[in-house]
Amino acid sequence: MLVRIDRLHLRDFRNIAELELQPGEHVNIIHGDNAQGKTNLIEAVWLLTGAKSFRGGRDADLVRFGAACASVEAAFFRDGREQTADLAFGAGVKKRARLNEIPLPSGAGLAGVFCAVVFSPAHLSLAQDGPSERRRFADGCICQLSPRYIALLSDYSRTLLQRNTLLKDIAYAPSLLDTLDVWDERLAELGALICRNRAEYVARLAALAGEIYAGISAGRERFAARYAPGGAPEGLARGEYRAWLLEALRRARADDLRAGATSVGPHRDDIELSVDGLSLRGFGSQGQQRSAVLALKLAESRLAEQMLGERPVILLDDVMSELDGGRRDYLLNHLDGSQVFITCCDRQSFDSLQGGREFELKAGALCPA
Ligand SMILES: Nc1ncnc2c1ncn2[C@@H]1O[C@H](COP(=O)(O)OP(=O)(O)OP(=O)(O)O)[C@@H](O)[C@H]1O
Repeated sequence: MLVRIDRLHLRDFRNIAELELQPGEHVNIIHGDNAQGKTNLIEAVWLLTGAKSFRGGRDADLVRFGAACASVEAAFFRDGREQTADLAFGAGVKKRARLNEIPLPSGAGLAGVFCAVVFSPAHLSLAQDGPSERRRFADGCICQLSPRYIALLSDYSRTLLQRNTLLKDIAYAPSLLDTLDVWDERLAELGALICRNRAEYVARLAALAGEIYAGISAGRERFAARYAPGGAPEGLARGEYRAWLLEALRRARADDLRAGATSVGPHRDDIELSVDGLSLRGFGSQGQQRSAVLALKLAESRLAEQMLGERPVILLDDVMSELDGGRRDYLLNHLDGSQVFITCCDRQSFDSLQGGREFELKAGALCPA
């Protein structure tokens, strides 16, 4: 089933004083010159997923300069019925979030209710930066699918922090060494669960992303993604990985005690991305990196649909630059009927698109049609 926004209303959100948008069911093109508010609009929709802004920063930054409070309200269709979500942010006050007019304890309460996937140039860090970006990506995707995974991640982080504190304390109180085994056991137990969740998710994602990338590159290039769990052999079952991690923690113990930090475990894992067998980070062109991140994002959307039965809204910010004509056409024609919001400066990038609705933004306001 399709998740779609039927009405969006923004007030005092970044450079947008007030905006009311009634998007179409499928492709919605938001165009305009630089710095008119296109990314701001995409960011506002993304916040309805309950996640933090993909631009980083504080909630107070979202409030239009000079205003006291910003709001984002949407009527959307999900679970076969019309629903509403609204958020309000203000400097020095707690974010307010409501679903169907019922207050939620926090914005995160919207996670898994309104689902979307987002691509913005900031997401190129997935291909260009270190492993932490890729781990965060996989964790974010799995969290949208399973709230239990959110709890597992925070349990692991807490355990890791406690083990690291203990490693440092042992330097001053060597008798504490005896207690390290307990933390190793706990870390291996939780680490094995995280590793299994990520490895399974990435295997499914990689299969879909590989197909999408083949389409984007007209079959000329082969994209692969693989979960790389530290130095562990591939394909270990959960119990085997747990035993491997426990052993690895013991082997690394002397080094960890010296460094005061834990050197093995899922907090050090990576997702290896490659095109035609070459590392995307080390050897990929700008266009290949962009195509690969897009393929991962579109695969994320398809996988969410397979696992939740709901097809997320797709948000594509400035996606077309650096893609050649063939790649653009493929992308525009393979959005699978999802509701899509796509921003660009140059309206001509979309000449090959059949149908769809267009909106022009100027200084944070919609131009009359
Ligand atoms: N809190 C805020 N209050 C007022 N204006 C803001 C606020 N935050 C950001 N802006 C302004 O919003 C403007 C538009 O930003 P946005 O990133 O949406 O532009 P854009 O249309 O996507 O541009 P580009 O095509 O260059 O990516 C920027 O000039 C920025 O200074």
